[in-house]
Formats: sequence, C-alpha cells, structure tokens
Amino acid sequence: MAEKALKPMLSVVEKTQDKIIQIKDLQIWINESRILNNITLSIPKNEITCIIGPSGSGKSTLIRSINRINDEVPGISTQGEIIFNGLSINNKNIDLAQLRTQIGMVFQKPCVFPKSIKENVLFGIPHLKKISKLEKFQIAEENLKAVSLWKEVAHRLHDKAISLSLGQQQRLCIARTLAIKPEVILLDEPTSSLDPISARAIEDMMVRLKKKYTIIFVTHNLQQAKRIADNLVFICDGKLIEQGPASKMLSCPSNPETKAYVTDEYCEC
Ligand SMILES: Nc1ncnc2c1ncn2[C@@H]1O[C@H](COP(=O)(O)OP(=O)(O)OP(=O)(O)O)[C@@H](O)[C@H]1O
Repeated sequence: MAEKALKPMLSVVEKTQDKIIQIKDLQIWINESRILNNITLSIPKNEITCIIGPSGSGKSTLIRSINRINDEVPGISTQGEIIFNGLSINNKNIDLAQLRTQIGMVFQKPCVFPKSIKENVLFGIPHLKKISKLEKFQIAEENLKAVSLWKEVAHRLHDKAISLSLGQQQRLCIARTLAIKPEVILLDEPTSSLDPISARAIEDMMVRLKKKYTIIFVTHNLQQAKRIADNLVFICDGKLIEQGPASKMLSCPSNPETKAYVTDEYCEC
C-alpha cells in the first residue's frame, strides 16, 4: 500500500523483503557542525529497533530524518539515502504529508491538541469530513482499545484531552498515530516524562503492536531497551558503533565501546 501511494513521486531503488527501511551513508550537518557521520543501517519489519547512545550522540536527529521532520531545522543539510519499502524518500518532490501518514511519530512529551479525546484520535485522518459519525466513533474505539485506553475514557470521549494524566495523554498520542494507519512508528523517548507504571504500560503496548507495525524507539534507558528491543542500534558522537540483534549486542557485543555502554561502564566515546 505504501509502495502504491508513494510510487508516482519516488524512484524504485530496491526491494528487500524483511528490511522495511535502509539507511545508506547518511550524513547530516547543521550549519557547520556534522551531527551524523556516514550512518548505514537497516530496520527489520515488524520488530522493535531501539536506538541507544549517550546524550547528544544524534539519536533524535537520526530518527527525525526517517520521516523528514528534520527538513524543518534551519541550516540543516543531508547527504545519503533513506529507502522505505524499496523507495528512496530523499527525493525533493515527495509528498511529505503522505510519507508521514506511512511513518508516524510520537514525541518525548505528550503533544495533545486543545480538543476532545475523540477529536484527538481522529485528528490526522485524511478525508475526515467524508467519514460518518458512526465510523468516527468506531475508529476512536478501535485505536483507543489498541493502546489500552478505552476502558479509562469510553465514558468521557468528549472531555478535553488535556484533562488526562500524562501517561494517558501519551497513549492518546500513540492512538492518534495508529489511527492514520502507518506502517512504521517512530518514538523519540516516549516514556521519559512518565512515571514507571505508565512507562511499562507503553513498553508492553509496543511489544503487542509490533505484530502490526515496525517500531523504532529512541531511549536513554538501557533497562528499557533490554526489555523491549529485538534489535539495537548504538550510536555515539554521530557515528554508528554497532547494530544487530539485541540478544547478541547485550550478551556478546563486537565493539568494546558497545560493551562498555551496555554494561553501564561507559565513560565517553
Ligand atoms: N536544531 C539544532 N541546531 C543546532 N544543533 C542541533 C540542533 N538539533 C540538534 N543539534 C545538535 O546535534 C547533536 C545531536 O543532537 P540529538 O538531539 O540528535 O542527540 P540525542 O542523542 O538525541 O541527544 P539526547 O539523548 O540528549 O536527546 C547535539 O550536539 C545537538 O546539540
């Protein structure tokens, strides 16, 4: 479906069945500073890939390049290529709104709109005006159930979203992302402002959701990465140090810097 929607705007590069995203020689500068340095990696489909690394290493810059939100940053320039479902997304002519419906994003702090809970779930859906009242209700119900929020809010769908707790707001943001039916969900430290119980609820949800979605999750929290990651990408000072299955990188990392980081003995790159 993604392929069909983006095809008119993109050149076909290649198709690799199990790798939904491939990043090749990605380099990003902001003004004169090089933020990412020759990053090459691939993201397997229907798995959770956690991007880990010290503060300022470029994790957010990397994840934000995957749906081209970085384009908005003043002074940014990008080289290299990102291939999504076999198609290059770096083409200047691609429809970014369409790309971002296929690659949804959840931010560090819950970002609810000053609207009702139900309106927040429906917010990003294209052609909303053509959807019946009943269908809108069904979409809200389905996606609130997917994030285990339905029972808590079914009786107050018309309340303002801001009246929810922070953990509930973050689950609502995830429901809003799911409602646009993306293939990939990018999450940039989505639990860092939440209490441990809300954070665990989101971790459990991600593990359930990976059956239907590919999840790319930036986290500062190594314990969290250990609990949920199928794959790890370790970056440091803008460079990719190591990537691979989480079980291998945690038990037997190839690189001494990775070893120091995953065993909490890390000092500096
Ligand atoms: N808009 C910007 N303008 C200038 N420099 C920026 C901008 N955004 C990020 N940077 C710089 O890019 C580098 C990487 O930042 P980024 O936010 O990607 O790192 P991070 O690994 O996600 O950090 P953290 O874990 O602390 O959130 C940092 O040195 C940061 O100062």
